[in-house]
Amino acid sequence: MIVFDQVSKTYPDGTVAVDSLSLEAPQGEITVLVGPSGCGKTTSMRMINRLIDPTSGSITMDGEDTSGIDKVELRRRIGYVIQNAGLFPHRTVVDNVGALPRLLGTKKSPARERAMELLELVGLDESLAQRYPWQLSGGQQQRVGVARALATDPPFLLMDEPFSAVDPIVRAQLQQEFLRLQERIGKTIVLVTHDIDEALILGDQIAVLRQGGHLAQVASPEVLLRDPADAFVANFVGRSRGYRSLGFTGADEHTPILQTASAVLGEAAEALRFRPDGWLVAVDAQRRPIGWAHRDQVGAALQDSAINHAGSTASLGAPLRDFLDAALSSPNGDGIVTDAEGALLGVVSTDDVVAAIRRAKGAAAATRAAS
Ligand SMILES: Nc1ncnc2c1ncn2[C@@H]1O[C@H](COP(=O)(O)OP(=O)(O)OP(=O)(O)O)[C@@H](O)[C@H]1O
Repeated sequence: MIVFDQVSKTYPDGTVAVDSLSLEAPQGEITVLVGPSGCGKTTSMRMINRLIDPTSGSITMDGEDTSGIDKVELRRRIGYVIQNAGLFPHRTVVDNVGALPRLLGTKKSPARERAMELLELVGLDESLAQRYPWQLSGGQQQRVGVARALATDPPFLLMDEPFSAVDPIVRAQLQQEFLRLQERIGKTIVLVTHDIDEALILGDQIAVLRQGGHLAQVASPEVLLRDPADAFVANFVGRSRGYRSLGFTGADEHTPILQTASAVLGEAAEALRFRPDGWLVAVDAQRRPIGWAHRDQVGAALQDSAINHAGSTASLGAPLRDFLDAALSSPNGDGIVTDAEGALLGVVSTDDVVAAIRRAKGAAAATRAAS
């Protein structure tokens, strides 16, 4: 765990970058520092590995005051990933990853072996190991940056805007990969971003900072969306807060999943059994839903041309947002629900999704009242 206790930083020109910040980054979790430009995110993070020294207050790591730890030793315990990866341009990928262990005395061959393992861990093919950074895509460079930060197997990881130099599609991929990686490695991570959506995706907890290095709120993504502390946080979190918060709550056991009429693509029309409203769900040979088909659109057999592809599907354990989307995008108000393998389970009605949302809101309000 990393603990900030009333940490402040005033630069020599008098700029107060961080003002009496108290914050805990719990063990094995991702804490995201987010806020508008110049609010002191980077300064806060760099005080952890002492690239910047606090003016007052203390930072402890697992109970040990960082000001008393030798800087080299401190940085061996803290991996550091920066925007644009910050790789050494004249070294190959494998040498970039192995650079720090080599510097700390690891022999060449075990350093290379470990580097190759790390490249695999971050999803890079071994054929890239001998390339130079400029021969990699932005996303690949970023993965090398993460592998390099993990080279000494540090318990802590600092990440400064790690995914902002790549395009939105690659960024989304890297974020998901990174969450899967964190499930395996369980590091204590502090990550800086100016992008609230990235914070909501990655953060176990999110610290929102405002100008002058003041902590405006620290909370889980769900609480931040549902219960912003003030107008600044509400504004920073942005629009559609209510809808986005449904992304963090699953349907409860009282949400009925009803059986529905279905048929495999290609079946002859006379074999088809439609619902009373004239619809059925067309499925493939593995019973994965393709879309809704209406009696009036089906000719001699159930063909793709008769299928309405507008509806999305929700898998059983998905958040309420997926259930609501499935119901709202369906041509008949019933959302298609699948099992974990994607096979058709049944349907959920818009009314039942709305009732589940009401129950979830009621439960959240009760928790709030009790705390
Ligand atoms: N070396 C410095 N000397 C004086 N002021 C500085 C110095 N470094 C940063 N600052 C100021 O401290 C404040 C906080 O800067 P910091 O880089 O921590 O913000 P940030 O939230 O990371 O911003 P961004 O999102 O734009 O990177 C800003 O007002 C900045 O201008």
